[in-house]
Amino acid sequence: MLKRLRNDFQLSIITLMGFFGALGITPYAIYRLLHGNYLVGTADTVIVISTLSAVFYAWRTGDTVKPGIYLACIFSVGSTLIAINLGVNGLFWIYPLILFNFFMVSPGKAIAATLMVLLSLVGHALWVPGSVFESQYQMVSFLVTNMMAGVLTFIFAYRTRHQREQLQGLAIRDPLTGARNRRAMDDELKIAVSSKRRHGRSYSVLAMDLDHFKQINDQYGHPAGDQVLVSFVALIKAGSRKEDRLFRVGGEEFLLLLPDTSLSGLEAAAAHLQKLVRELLRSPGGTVSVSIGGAILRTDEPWPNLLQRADQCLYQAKSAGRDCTIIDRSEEGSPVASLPTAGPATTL
Ligand SMILES: Nc1nc2c(ncn2[C@@H]2O[C@H](COP(=O)(O)OP(=O)(O)OP(=O)(O)O)[C@@H](O)[C@H]2O)c(=O)[nH]1
Repeated sequence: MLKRLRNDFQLSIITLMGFFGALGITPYAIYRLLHGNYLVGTADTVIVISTLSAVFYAWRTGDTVKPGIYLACIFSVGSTLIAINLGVNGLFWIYPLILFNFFMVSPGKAIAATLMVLLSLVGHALWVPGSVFESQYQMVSFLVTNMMAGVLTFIFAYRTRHQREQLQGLAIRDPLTGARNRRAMDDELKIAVSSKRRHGRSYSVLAMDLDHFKQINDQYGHPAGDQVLVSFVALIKAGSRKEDRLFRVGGEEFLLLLPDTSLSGLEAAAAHLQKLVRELLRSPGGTVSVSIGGAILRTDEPWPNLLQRADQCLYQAKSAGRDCTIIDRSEEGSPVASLPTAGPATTL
């Protein structure tokens, strides 16, 4: 639990805000309900319950985007209603609301929510004079200070978000090719195993290794080899589906993770990518080819096993003369064969 809080910034913010939001608003809800202010008391109660539900949902599903939007909406509408109902005393809630929204949703959405809240308050004040603000001067001061708070928070949130995304990118991507790195692969494969177990979603992998890559380095230099790797990644990304994930496992070894792909789909994807590489990937010395080994994730199979099966097939593809694909077709439950022989496999 602590590890999740440490690693998932958005989840920790939702939990923190949810916890303090519920803790801070509950006494107000009780006080107002006890003193007969049922409208505001009910609004407070709805906010508390919604907050706790959103935190629960975020923890259960790991999805922090929907709860963030939901909380920002609920808190914006709730605070606006409270400010309209309580007048000046309720206006103080708008300041923390602005900060809250910038933590919950993207800076663009947060600034839009801030504008909606301010427009609603000013609109209501103009419609029913004296209902929200005590004077025009107070209304203008409130608007100016809120706009300043909103713009400054926008700049801060935009910068930190940008830097966070850059850091996350650096942590999970290979700097040369931009493909995801081994650490990201381990994480994604763990998620695939649990998603297969919990939701029955199918996953396949293609282990890919460029053929005779050492010769390119030896004959034309390391920069030429680097360029081939960069072009290879661009080709595979262009030739695979958006939801497929490409990882650089080692020097010229890559792994493609394909969700929702059957055996025939995996064969078709491998054949398509292999053809693409054969026809379009070039080194200074001419065409470059790739050998591929494929496997489909079994129920409750540890992910290193899946990689081992795909690697065995890749090894067979290399032994079979390279520039070909071998897919592991062995049945669920059959043991993983040790190198160099794999289970029944097809050469494409
Ligand atoms: N240019 C470049 N070369 C790399 C990089 N990482 C690893 N290599 C080289 O990749 C080569 C891999 O060679 P081998 O493992 O013998 O593979 P191969 O020559 O492709 O032979 P087969 O896989 O059997 O077809 C080595 O020469 C490594 O130095 C890199 O980031 N850039």
